[in-house]
Amino acid sequence: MKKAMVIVNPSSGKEEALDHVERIQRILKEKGYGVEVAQTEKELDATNYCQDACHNEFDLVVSLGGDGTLNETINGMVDQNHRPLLGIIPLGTVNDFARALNIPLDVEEAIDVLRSDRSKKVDIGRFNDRYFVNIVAAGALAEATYEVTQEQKTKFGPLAYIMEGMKTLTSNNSYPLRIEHDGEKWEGDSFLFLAALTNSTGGFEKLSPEAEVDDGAIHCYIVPQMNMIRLAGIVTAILRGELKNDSEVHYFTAQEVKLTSEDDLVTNVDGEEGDHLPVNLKIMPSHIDVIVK
Ligand SMILES: Nc1ncnc2c1ncn2[C@@H]1O[C@H](COP(=O)(O)OP(=O)(O)OP(=O)(O)O)[C@@H](O)[C@H]1O
Repeated sequence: MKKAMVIVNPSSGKEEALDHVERIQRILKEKGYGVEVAQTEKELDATNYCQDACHNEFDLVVSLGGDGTLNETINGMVDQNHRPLLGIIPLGTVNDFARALNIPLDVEEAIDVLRSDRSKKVDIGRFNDRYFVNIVAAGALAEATYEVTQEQKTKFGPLAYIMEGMKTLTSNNSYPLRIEHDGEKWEGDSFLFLAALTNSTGGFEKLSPEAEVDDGAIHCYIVPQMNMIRLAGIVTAILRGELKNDSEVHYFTAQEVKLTSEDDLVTNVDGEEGDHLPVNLKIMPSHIDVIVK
């Protein structure tokens, strides 16, 4: 019999996760799975449960929680030889990965997707010795995301990040950056560096519209230091989904990127605080198989 593990974070969303477990179990049983349910209690539980599922050759792992639970689940399978199929039931505020994969944000509809026989192999990014699924950012926008409170997220949803980002964009602080990729080098004062794998960041789907989940590329954007008037142009370009077309923005795709700075600069990885520079990014093409509509 095929084996499925449902990893549930009871605290996600409006603490509704447990209400959905029974229906998920029913659907998976109909699909011929024996189902095990693993409830998280604290940080890294989802990673450990998922690692167990890999070691025990489970066929499917379902993440029922927010982006935090999903990222932890993915981190648990990325390094394993046996990687189960992944089901995503988004219960978070933002749900970037689900958005990028066109998985419904309505919970009942997302659960229905588990009936699907379709799946999509998606890219994962290596980030030093861990992984990312959406974006790595360094610079002002990265700093801004820490300022977003849970209250703002709940009240304004994805808009909270944009509002907070806009505030910081007007302060125009830049950092010296060195970016090496595939034998090329960019060096200079930069306002923001973004490395995106998907088109959805903070629930906003226009920051990196060219990034596809399965194109085998890291889409990079360098916004160099500039004056406030030009900066206003950048904001407009972001809102229009045309950041890459701005004449001052340096855009490239890469398989590997090395980011260093003489300043002490912290990164933002999938919306959470990440390592301080230097960091190495590397694409792992078509690495995880996700159930889709
Ligand atoms: N039983 C639990 N009670 C409280 N916190 C938990 C529990 N289990 C896991 N956690 C914590 O919940 C966090 C993940 O929460 P979640 O999956 O809702 O993601 P999120 O990033 O907070 O979502 P979003 O910000 O999009 O709403 C992890 O940091 C984990 O440590």
